Parts: sequence; C-alpha cells; structure tokens
Amino acid sequence: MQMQPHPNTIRVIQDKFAQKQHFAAAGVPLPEFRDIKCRGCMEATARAFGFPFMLKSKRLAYDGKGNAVVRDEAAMDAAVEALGGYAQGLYAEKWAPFVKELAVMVVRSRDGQVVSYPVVETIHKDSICHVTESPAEAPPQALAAAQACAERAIACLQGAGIFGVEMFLLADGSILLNEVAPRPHNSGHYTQDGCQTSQFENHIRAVLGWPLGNTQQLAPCSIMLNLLGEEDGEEGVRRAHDVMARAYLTPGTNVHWYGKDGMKKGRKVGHININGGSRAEARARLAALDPAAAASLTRSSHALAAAQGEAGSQQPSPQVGIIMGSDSDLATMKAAAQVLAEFDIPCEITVVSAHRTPQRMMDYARSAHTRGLKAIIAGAGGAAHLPGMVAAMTPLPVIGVPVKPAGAYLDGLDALLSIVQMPKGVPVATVAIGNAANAGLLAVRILGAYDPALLEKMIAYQDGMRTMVLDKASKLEEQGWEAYKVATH
Ligand SMILES: Nc1cncn1[C@@H]1O[C@H](COP(=O)(O)O)[C@@H](O)[C@H]1O
Repeated sequence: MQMQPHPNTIRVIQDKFAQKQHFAAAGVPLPEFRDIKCRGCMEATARAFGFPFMLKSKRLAYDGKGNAVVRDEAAMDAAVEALGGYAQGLYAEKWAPFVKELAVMVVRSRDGQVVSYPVVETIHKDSICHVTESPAEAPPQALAAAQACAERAIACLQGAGIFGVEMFLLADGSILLNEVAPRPHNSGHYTQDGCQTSQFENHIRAVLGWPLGNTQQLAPCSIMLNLLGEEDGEEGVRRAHDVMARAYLTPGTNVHWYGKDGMKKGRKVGHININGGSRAEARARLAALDPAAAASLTRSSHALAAAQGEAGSQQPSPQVGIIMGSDSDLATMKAAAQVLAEFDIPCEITVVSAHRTPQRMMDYARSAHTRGLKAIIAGAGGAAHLPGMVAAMTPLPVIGVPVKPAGAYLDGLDALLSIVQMPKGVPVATVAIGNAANAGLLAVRILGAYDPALLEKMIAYQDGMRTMVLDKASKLEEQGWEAYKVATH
C-alpha cells in the first residue's frame, strides 16, 4: 500500500515559522527565532537578539523577497512595512555570522526513505543565487554535519519529493539550518549534468512512488552559474548570449536557456553547468565564462581560510606562479624560486607546456588571478610560446625567461626572440637568457609597489648589493689586479 502525504504537509511546508517549530522539536540546529505579532514583539526581540536581526515573512519568501535586515531601532517600522505589516505573518531570526552558505538537495520517498546529494556551496548576488559549487570547499566534519542536518530536517517532514535545504557554516565549523524549499531548487541545478540522477528526475520518482535514483556526483567538481539578467531588454539578452557563446567553447560545460519572454535585470533566464576534473579546473572553466563569478569563489576560499586561522594551520596562498615548458628548465628556473623565498613570497611552481599541454596552459592562465596570484614567471626554451600565450589569457603581469636548453643549437636566442617579440597589446616583460633570478626580482618589485614592507626589503637588497660592489672595489684597489681573486657567486 502506498502512503499518502500527511494532510498537514502543505501547511507546515508553506508556513516557514511552523516549519521551523517543527524542525526545532526534531532537534535540527537552527538560528534562534521568535514569532512577531506587534511592535512590542519587535522591541523584545531587539533586546533578546541585539542588532542586526532578520525579519522574515512566514509565507511566500524567496530570492531575498520577504526578508529584511533590521539594523537598528529606527529601521524596525520600515522593515515591518516592507514585508506587508504584522497581519502578513512575520517572525524574527537571530543574526547568523556565517562563513559560507551551504545547501543539500534531499529527496524523500512516499514511504519516508531519505537520500541526499552532495553538499554544495551557494554564492548569492543581490540575494539571488548566482553560483553553486559541489562539493563545497569546507572541512570534512562540517560537510558531514551539513549532510546530517539536511537529512534529519527532511526526514521529519511528511511530504514526498525533492527539497532544497539551505544552511549556514559558522566559523567554528558548526551548521545552522536556514531555509527549506519544498521543490527542485537552484542549488540542485548542477545535478542535471553533474550527478547520476538529476533533482528533477528524483522528484518525479519520489512523487510517483518509484525507487529513488542514485545521487552520486559524476565529476570531481561541478559548478552551476546562474544567468541573471544584467540589463533590461536587448542589452541584457546580448550579454547573456555572450556568456553562453563562451560556454559553448568551454569543455565540460552545458547551457540551459529557459526561453522566458523578455529580459529583466536580475531575472533568472538560464543556467550553465560546468564539470571539471578538479576544483581548479572547474573554477578555471567558470573564469573563462564569468571571471567575476570565479572571483567570488576565490573570495569564499579566502574567507574560509581566514576563519580557520590560516596563518597558523595552513600554507599561505601563493602570490607568484612560476611555470616552465619542461622539467628540464628547472635548473634555470629555480633561481626565481630562490629569490622569492629570500623575500618570503609564497610561490607555486610547476610545468606547463604551450605545445604539449595546451589545455592545461589555458586553464592555468585563466584561473591564475582568481586563485590569488599577483604575477606569473614563465620560462621556456626553443619555440618559447608559453609566456606570450599565458599573457594573452591573463590580466596579470607576465615575466618571460628565455631558457637555453642543454645542447641547444641557437644558444637561447630562439627563446629570447619568441618571448620578447610580442605584438602590441599583449606585454611580456622579458629578462636576459637564463636570468630567472631577475624574473624573481622583478616579481618582488611588482608586489612591492603595493606592499610597503616588501618595498623596504627591496631597498635593503639594493643597499646590500651596493655595499658588496664597493667592498670588492676597495679590495681590488688595495690588493692590485695581479693578486685579486674574483669570488665565484
Ligand atoms: N617550447 C617548449 C614547449 N614545450 C616545451 N618547450 C621547451 O622545449 C625545451 C626542451 O624540452 P624537453 O627537455 O622537455 O625536450 C624546454 O626548454 C621547454 O621549455
């Protein structure tokens, strides 16, 4: 016999205050909340929660609608009015100082079986979901807590179908449930191309009483980019089409265009799903479509690192990327890394070949600025196209190092000319053949222009160089040219 949904289900789900009371009774972690019926309730809430606190409409609230931040006493009446007055049905929630917003799609069968999808991070723009990334970048314990919280919340409801569970990740790694949407949800759109069974299929399966589908993610990282109208009318359509045109050129990418009538600023008109073989690859692909969206993920990574006390527990993020066409260039290129180490500048170093790994070069160049790099040092020998091609695809400064490979016929002149002869519009700062140390020093100067402490170190370095030359000059003058021995360095 198939179970029917409980007759109260719709009421409980649509009334968010009732829904939260229900979750609280089931022990789901929630921000503190209270019913708001009058001005006196608002004043009591302000005393209990302090400012700011959230005022929420019990019904019909989504995409930032039906929510108001109450920042101080003077803002109380305006917030109530903005949500339609006390008679509308309001409740207040204590402010949750979250590090990230997480979400889990949970599917519940008619007989109460609950299956969940991976935990995603959601990033909002003007209170509308803009980007999701799965799996969310968060400590494993926090991911497990979010998954358990979402499943527990949905298990205690009585409806069948798919539910979007939105949560807050706090700085101490704990989870609070924010909202539950009883329907396919934006934070589950990635499942269409990123998981074994999409949220839509699982919704139908659950409602019909069919077996629930496998929720496993197919790629190591899946990102969803919402296409939000950037402008009203034709200009908005043109801009959305520009993003889609780039998506069609980007591997691992699927475009979903809703074909809605008309275009309005801020309106959801489609979404793009991106799969990547790694988080870095998926983010690089996103950066090729929408650099600002990719930057929002980078900012979120930094916020998490800061919350975890990055200084003590983790490596600082690299400021300079050193790349080279082959590991055979390392003997030359390591001088750049040595200089950066001398100046305490964290760097990353790897092999990227313009000819042997062109896709890797594109991914690297396009994601570099979103990952927090400030400059790139690129070295190669022979037909050394790496620095120029990277410069074509990154807004960061690129310093080229012409390498003279062992046994080369042209003594590195081929590499020098390949790197230095860039067309107007795409600059590569080129150092002398084999002089990777100078590339390192130039990177230090670029960073130092905006970092007074680093600038001081550079001044000290130059002072040290001057003192060293003056010492040598006086020794040469003292000892005479016949006795003087040139120190090797
Ligand atoms: N131009 C280029 C593209 N891919 C590798 N190279 C360069 O080819 C030279 C020889 O590489 P290998 O030693 O791997 O044969 C290296 O200097 C390397 O930068």
